[in-house]
Amino acid sequence: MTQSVCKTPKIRIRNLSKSFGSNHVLRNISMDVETGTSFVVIGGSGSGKSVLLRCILGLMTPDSGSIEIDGQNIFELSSTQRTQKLQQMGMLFQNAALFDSLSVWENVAFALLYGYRKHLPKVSRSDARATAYRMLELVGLDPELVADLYPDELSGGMQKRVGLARAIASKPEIIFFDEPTTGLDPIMGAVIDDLIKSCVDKLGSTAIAITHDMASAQRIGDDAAMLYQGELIWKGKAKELLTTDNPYVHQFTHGLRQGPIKVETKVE
Ligand SMILES: Nc1ncnc2c1ncn2[C@@H]1O[C@H](COP(=O)(O)OP(=O)(O)OP(=O)(O)O)[C@@H](O)[C@H]1O
Repeated sequence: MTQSVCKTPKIRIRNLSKSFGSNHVLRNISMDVETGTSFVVIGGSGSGKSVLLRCILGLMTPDSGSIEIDGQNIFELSSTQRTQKLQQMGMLFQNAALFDSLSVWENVAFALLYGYRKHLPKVSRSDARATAYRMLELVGLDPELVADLYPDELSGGMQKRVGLARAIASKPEIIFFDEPTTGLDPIMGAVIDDLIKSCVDKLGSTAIAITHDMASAQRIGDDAAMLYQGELIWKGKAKELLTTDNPYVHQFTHGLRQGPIKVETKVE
């Protein structure tokens, strides 16, 4: 007898909706992110990408629908279980979001030093520093040169690398990237994308990235989706982003003014 094997996706989202008053930001979103893959969400400003990310992170409660991680609906977990799930996640923010008053190595080891780790063994400062050094090497920085510097002594590209080192320091099962290449020149953007890809592959993590940068989306992503006015209007392979004949994706990825996406162009 042939038995079909149904693999549980790492993240399964079903019929997710979220409104703020009459602003229907997410409308009936359903998507799966398979374990060990990278999923890129694209979409214009205000299309709901950050709200979607916040819902998956459990930082915002949707009005309806479900989000399962490893088959468990995160909104049915106790607060302790939800905290444990959050500890399996890493995040690289748009502006790297480093703590100015902490040194580079303390930023990288932040979760180990200061995170909520009630059920995990305590990590000594020397072990945390050793972990931070390993992570800095992974993102191509020389720990001997940068570990004791402060964020404002680093270039934007170096800050992104430190942010990435922090995101992967606790070996997260899921990593979120919010506009990872914003503010970088195209070459440094490509370097950071390649680093993201290799770190995610090395850890075997599952990744979700939101971005406006099509080159970045194609370098980081296996799968992709486009949000438009709160609806997931296209899903496919990231490498198809520039070639699909979906009129919304085509207009967006080619930066065209003409097409189904209506753009406010009024100049005061
Ligand atoms: N806490 C909130 N309260 C009320 N409205 C909100 C809140 N958070 C987001 N919104 C609204 O939800 C909509 C989508 O916002 P969101 O930040 O998800 O867009 P985005 O796609 O990430 O945009 P961008 O690419 O510009 O960052 C916007 O209209 C925004 O004003």
